[in-house]
Amino acid sequence: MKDGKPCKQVENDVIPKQEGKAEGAESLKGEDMSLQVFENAMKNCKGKTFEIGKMIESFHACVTNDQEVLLEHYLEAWRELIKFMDSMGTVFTFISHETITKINILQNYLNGEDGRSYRTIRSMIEYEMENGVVNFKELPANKVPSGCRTLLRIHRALKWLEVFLYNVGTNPRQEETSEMCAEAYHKTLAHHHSWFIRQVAEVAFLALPPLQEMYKVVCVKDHVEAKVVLLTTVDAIVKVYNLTQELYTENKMLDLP
Ligand SMILES: CCCCCCCC/C=C\CCCCCCCC(=O)N[C@@H](COP(=O)(O)O)[C@H](O)/C=C/CCCCCCCCCCCCC
Repeated sequence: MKDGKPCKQVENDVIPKQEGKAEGAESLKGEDMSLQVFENAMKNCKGKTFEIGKMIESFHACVTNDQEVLLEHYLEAWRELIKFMDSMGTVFTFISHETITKINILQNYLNGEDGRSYRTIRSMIEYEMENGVVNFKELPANKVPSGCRTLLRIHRALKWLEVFLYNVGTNPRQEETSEMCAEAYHKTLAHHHSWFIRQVAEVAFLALPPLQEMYKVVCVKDHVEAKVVLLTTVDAIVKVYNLTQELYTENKMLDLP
């Protein structure tokens, strides 16, 4: 969403660029229509447990004019996602619990006495580097992980989400959601998970609701509307993901153990 308008294309390294542009652009039938579809979906989603509009807003609010990423809004967006997972039944409890644990660690840093240093991802990195608390080496079991290490875990998960939503939004073959979810997982997050965690994830994917249910969750009625809403969501995520990725790359923090 740019200046309150939904987006038709995204920039990404995993998502095929040409496919994203052509598909999103061709089938929206003009900006007015996509704006209307988007606004209807946002209106229909109001008051639901998971409001995709709130999540998009939070991802937008994350990015300041000078391209810094605000941790407070980043965590807010994740809390909205947790609502979605919690509404999906006990199979997802483990994943939801893992996400809450990570979010709480970061929130505690933000609320703590050094909270001002955790205002943006850049300031968090600077602060933890200066104070030697980044966890470049394996973490002792009894220590709370650093903000940098913790955020890296959910940052990697954000790439999964981006690819998954893109697959759902642009999938012309109407495959199973579990298949699309697994495909996104194998391309992204799975590289960072142990064999055991990968098995747990595979089981959870099988419990994902079918495509039509997913459409209801994001308050759209068909594939054309889903494309508008989901590509707008992907666009918001990509911006935050890329800024974070740059910071982690610059500071050689992409492999924190
Ligand atoms: C139509 C809108 C739909 C939106 C649906 C998406 C909602 C869910 C969004 C994200 C969920 C993923 C969050 C996973 C966080 C994983 C963090 C992580 O990787 N932790 C591992 C490493 O941590 P440390 O041990 O190093 O501290 C940890 O080992 C993993 C724990 C288990 C997590 C397994 C995650 C696998 C799942 C990815 C797909 C989730 C599918 C959920 C779909 C609702």
